[in-house]
Amino acid sequence: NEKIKIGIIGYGNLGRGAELAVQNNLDMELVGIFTRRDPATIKTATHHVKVYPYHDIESFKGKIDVMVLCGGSASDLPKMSPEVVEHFPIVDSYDNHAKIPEHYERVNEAALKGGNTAIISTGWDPGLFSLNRLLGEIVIPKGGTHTFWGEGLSQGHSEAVRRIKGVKHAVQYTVPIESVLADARRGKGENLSAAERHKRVCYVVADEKEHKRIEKEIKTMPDYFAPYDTTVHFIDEATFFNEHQKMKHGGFVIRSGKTSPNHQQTVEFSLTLESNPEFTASVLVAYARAAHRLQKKGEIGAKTPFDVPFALMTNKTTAQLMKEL
Ligand SMILES: NC(=O)C1=CN([C@@H]2O[C@H](COP(=O)(O)OP(=O)(O)OC[C@H]3O[C@@H](n4cnc5c(N)ncnc54)[C@H](OP(=O)(O)O)[C@@H]3O)[C@@H](O)[C@H]2O)C=CC1
Ligand SMILES: N[C@@H](C[C@H]1CC(C(=O)O)=NO1)C(=O)O
Repeated sequence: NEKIKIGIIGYGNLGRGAELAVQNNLDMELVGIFTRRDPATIKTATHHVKVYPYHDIESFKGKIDVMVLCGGSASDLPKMSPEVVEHFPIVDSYDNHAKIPEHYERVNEAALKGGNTAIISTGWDPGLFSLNRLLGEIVIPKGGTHTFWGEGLSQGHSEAVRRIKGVKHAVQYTVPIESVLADARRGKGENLSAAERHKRVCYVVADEKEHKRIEKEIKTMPDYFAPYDTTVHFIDEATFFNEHQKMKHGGFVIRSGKTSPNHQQTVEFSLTLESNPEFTASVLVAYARAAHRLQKKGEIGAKTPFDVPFALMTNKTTAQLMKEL
């Protein structure tokens, strides 16, 4: 069978992860990487793939089946996803939960106009954690749900900080509050918000004269930081490159409740990630397979992970899956 032809748009942590993820899927081939920077300055993780300017994407119509969008959610994807889906099926990892409904609308409008399929907000949260929160509610209708992330590096929050004027380098670590975590394990505190469950800690490289403004912009940033207890540390470039290059992360979703007065039932899904971007990219690429199939079935418009059965994300046949039930 012909391989699924993939394009990657945006070459940061996630884009590099997607380049590796395509290699792990033998039914796919990477046709090209597209960047808004000068392609000659981009050092790719693998050697044979070519890098093109973002504005050349239309010349690849018919040569690429799905575009995997790896831009930042804070400011790239709101513009890029609708722009690209007019010409190609896409998957993205849009993760500003507060604004997913409006992202869905703008992508859906452009996808219908272009006659293409889009699967938005894939990844792990939003994404696999969303699916497991829903599964928990379905199978334990009377209960409580708890989501915890980290301690680890959030790419969405780190990228949002990097976009602040004057920030040269930045990372953001998400830290679960131990006492709340302990309570959750005992089924307490299900109505707490994410901001009541986590603290956020940023490490930023910037000129001293910019520190006060940058700290304020981080702490007041809507959706990403404003509701949270946030700490900002300013460090020098050497410390940044020596101590903040790992992108570990993880977390878990717990659903717990009673099916009868004497029986407490608990569902738990957890992730332990050595590389947040490589794992997230692996999820995006699996959804790219589904987007390609949905496109071929003429199921155009915007979808979320809730709309996509796992059977569409695997290259196993129904007969194979039947044997593995
Ligand atoms: N749903 C989920 O579970 C998850 C979602 N995500 C999402 O992935 C998004 C991307 O994260 P991440 O890849 O870490 O972000 P990066 O900051 O590494 O990259 C974002 C974009 O910035 C540009 N860029 C990258 N490096 C540089 C540079 N050195 N100089 C200038 N521009 C650069 C690239 O575009 P270009 O090549 O065009 O210049 C790239 O696409 C996050 O915003 C987050 O929302 C991440 C993890 C999980
Ligand atoms: N979208 C997150 C994936 C998880 C991690 C996270 C957080 O630490 O706040 N929220 O969701 C990311 O960009 O890494």
